[in-house]
Amino acid sequence: MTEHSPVSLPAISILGVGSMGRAILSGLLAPGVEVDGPIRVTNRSAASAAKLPDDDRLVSLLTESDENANSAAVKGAAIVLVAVKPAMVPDLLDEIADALAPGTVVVSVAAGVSIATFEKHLPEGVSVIRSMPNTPATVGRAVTGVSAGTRSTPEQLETVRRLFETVGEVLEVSESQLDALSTISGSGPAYVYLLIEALTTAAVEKGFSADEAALLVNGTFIGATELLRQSGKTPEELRIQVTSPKGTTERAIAVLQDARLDTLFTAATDAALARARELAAG
Ligand SMILES: NC(=O)C1=CN([C@@H]2O[C@H](COP(=O)(O)OP(=O)(O)OC[C@H]3O[C@@H](n4cnc5c(N)ncnc54)[C@H](OP(=O)(O)O)[C@@H]3O)[C@@H](O)[C@H]2O)C=CC1
Ligand SMILES: O=C(O)[C@@H]1CCC=N1
Repeated sequence: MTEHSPVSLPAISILGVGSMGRAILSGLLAPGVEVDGPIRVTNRSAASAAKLPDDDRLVSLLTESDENANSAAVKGAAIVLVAVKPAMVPDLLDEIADALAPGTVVVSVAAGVSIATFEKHLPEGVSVIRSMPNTPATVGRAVTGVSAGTRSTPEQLETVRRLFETVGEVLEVSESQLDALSTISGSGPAYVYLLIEALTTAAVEKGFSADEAALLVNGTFIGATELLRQSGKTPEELRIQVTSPKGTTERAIAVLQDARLDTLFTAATDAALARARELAAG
């Protein structure tokens, strides 16, 4: 979603407002979004909490100064977003389980942690929905995968879809596809930045200053993706548009194709998938 259409959401708490928690929070605080009651958020340290926006709709609690902060934060929440590191999830769920009212929806963004793990640590009356957003959520340009849990209702899934639509687009998938989706769109921004870094290195090697290289390369990526968005053409059509027969681009593309960029991305996403399975195993 590029423009925020009016949306209203029930009471929400976010446990862990690091990069991903804060990115989703930015959608909840965006114009046109109404969340019932204050948004309670928790962090471990004051250092992370200091990065939160100064907004009187927020109530921020710290676990390092109050061991009951997470339980206090989830009281009265209809949706509890869990955005701590995957390894911390089981302890966190045990900590909050008794404080969750029946009917609460716990939404996970944790990579690799299964819905079954969440459901095992939570009371019967609490539903779980698993998601995989990405960091462009910070600017309202996320792509988020969501998967229903065994106890969640279609209405709860719809509410969680609206939540993630405050930060971008949403694709509903079965949980069996969510780790694969994570290797594409969850990790995807990192692949894009790595390509940008590599092209920037090539620019500096060709004599441009760091500032000039950043202007050339960042501008090219932003311009090319904006053209993709606005033109309605496929990436292949747009690539062919640049690649004049017997021209200079043709030579560069041949080098990249000889290096089997497609195979490299298959191997990279396979490696990410294997890691998601390790995280799932705990
Ligand atoms: N980064 C990404 O691109 C994506 C991340 N994810 C998932 O999002 C989750 C968070 O990742 P990310 O935001 O990158 O990590 P961060 O480390 O940036 O954020 C985690 C946050 O959790 C806080 N925290 C740690 N322990 C507790 C606790 N017991 N109670 C409350 N808060 C706590 C930390 O506080 P403090 O800093 O004070 O210790 C920190 O602010 C992970 O599960 C990851 O798999 C999903 C999609 C994309
Ligand atoms: O690297 C990670 O584990 C998380 C999940 C997808 C993006 N970041």
